[in-house]
Amino acid sequence: MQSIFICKLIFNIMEGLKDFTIFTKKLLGSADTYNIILNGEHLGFGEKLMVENAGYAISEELRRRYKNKKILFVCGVGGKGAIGLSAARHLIGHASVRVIIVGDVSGIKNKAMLMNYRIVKDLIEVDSITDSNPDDIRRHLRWSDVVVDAIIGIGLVGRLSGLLYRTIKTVNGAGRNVIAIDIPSGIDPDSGAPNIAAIRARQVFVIHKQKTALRKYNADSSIIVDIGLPASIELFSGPGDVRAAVEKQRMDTNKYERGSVLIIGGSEDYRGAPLLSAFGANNTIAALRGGAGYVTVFAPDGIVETISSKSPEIIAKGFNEAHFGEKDMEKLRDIRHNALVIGPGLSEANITFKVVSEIVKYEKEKRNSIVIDATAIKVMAAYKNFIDSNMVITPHYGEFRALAGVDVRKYDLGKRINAAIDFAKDNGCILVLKGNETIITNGDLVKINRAKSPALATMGTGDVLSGIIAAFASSHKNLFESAVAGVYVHSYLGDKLFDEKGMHVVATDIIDALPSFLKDFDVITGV
Ligand SMILES: NC(=O)C1=CN([C@@H]2O[C@H](COP(=O)(O)OP(=O)(O)OC[C@H]3O[C@@H](n4cnc5c(N)ncnc54)[C@H](O)[C@@H]3O)[C@@H](O)[C@H]2O)[C@@H](O)CC1
Repeated sequence: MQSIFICKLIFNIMEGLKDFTIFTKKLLGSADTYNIILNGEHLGFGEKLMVENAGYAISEELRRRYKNKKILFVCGVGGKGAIGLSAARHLIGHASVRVIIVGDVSGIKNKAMLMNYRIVKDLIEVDSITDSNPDDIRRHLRWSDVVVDAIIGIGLVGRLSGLLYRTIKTVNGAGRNVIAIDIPSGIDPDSGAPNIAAIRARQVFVIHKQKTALRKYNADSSIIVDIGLPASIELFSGPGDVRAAVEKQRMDTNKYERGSVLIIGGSEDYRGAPLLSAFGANNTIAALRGGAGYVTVFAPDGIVETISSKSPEIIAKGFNEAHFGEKDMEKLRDIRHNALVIGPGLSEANITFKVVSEIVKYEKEKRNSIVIDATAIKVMAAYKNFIDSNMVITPHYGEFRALAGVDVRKYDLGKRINAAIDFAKDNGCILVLKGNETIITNGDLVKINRAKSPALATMGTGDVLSGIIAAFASSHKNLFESAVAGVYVHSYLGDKLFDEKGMHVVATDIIDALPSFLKDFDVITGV
């Protein structure tokens, strides 16, 4: 059911936009690739299927080009080795094939690799080389015309092991025609710089899309191997996008290094709004970093007491509600923060042209990220020249109309995407155009987040969203990725809670659900 819907949606987008690939990255780094794999799994297009498609596509290329040649596959024990084995499996019976595994076969964990290994070893002899027999590869190299490098790809971390180093050197020294799968073994998965050794390949069969690692690699040719990934994997947000925005945390991090968020908001009538943002930010920081973060609400003097009484974790400071003056600006400068949310519950009277210009100038100098929400969106609509690249603006359709002068309510998705891109490009900011299908764009890249339920159409959820985005932005430099991750987490939890509570989900439910969802994305170093 879901895939039919997605196909339809892509078709609709295509009608309006001709080619969806223009909205996604042109070159993939290693993190991008792993994120695609994770989003694929989420859509039911698992790594096993990717490996199988890649293996088949590569075997077809080899069959076409090297029909009567002897082909040796040199496979590592990871995902790249799995693709090599799958290609070898498809080629057996159509060409002379040999397979060598570099490493201990009893330690194979990759499921696609294991499946292919079991099948292939029943069909042909599969030798493995380890530290005890590293030179056994030589006789196979002598036999071969073509060598397929399936040793190690984007999973390379640190310095190559002795066995891989030696194998790469031996393959290079054999003078055969070497074809590398995805990226040649031994080059850095992102920069392409050679490790202590790197495969010299004449051809590279790049999986799915061009890689940043190949920018400077000197091969005679490289071809892109289509592995049938649906466009939705890169266009729609998923857990891979959360992974992209979660920074590794060190065991010795202190809470201030981890990122801190300031919320400017609240008024007599709307005391809860900045608190919802603050709780959203606090629970996200706590979930991503372990322990409480550092979140401050800066609100009109008259409501500070109420705000501080609601939670001991949130610090509340007051500004003069009648006249936000230099003293208040001084206070703001004293509040530790590297991301700011401005707008939730704020009264327009509190936030004049002068105040906005001073705050924006200060945050820019400090290289802080700013999430513009609610009332602050109206202010930005009046002072568009303040909009800058360190800002995420989060309008719903009504606010977008005030901001961009376009009513997108009746637009189809394609047209809405175009309107969003135009705004982000013209104003040089990140736009989160909220709706059932939320569009996130920096004017170049686009992500679509599709809610599966109306759970978030309730008061206060927008405030929570701005807090979550700011929390990501307080520790992750890429603001577009922070916005995509925030939107996905918020929407995913809304849908999950909808399954439990139907239309009775409230904003605080999302806040409470943040830690248990985000803990799965923990990456701790130095343990
Ligand atoms: N969209 C894509 O581009 C896809 C790419 N895939 C392929 O999967 C690969 C990623 O799979 P993996 O994550 O298993 O990564 P790799 O196959 O690149 O290698 C991981 C293995 O290398 C070992 N290793 C890491 N650093 C080492 C070092 N310094 N010395 C010795 N051994 C080391 C690890 O222990 C692990 O066993 C990609 O390179 C690509 O070929 C597929 O998984 C499908 C989708």
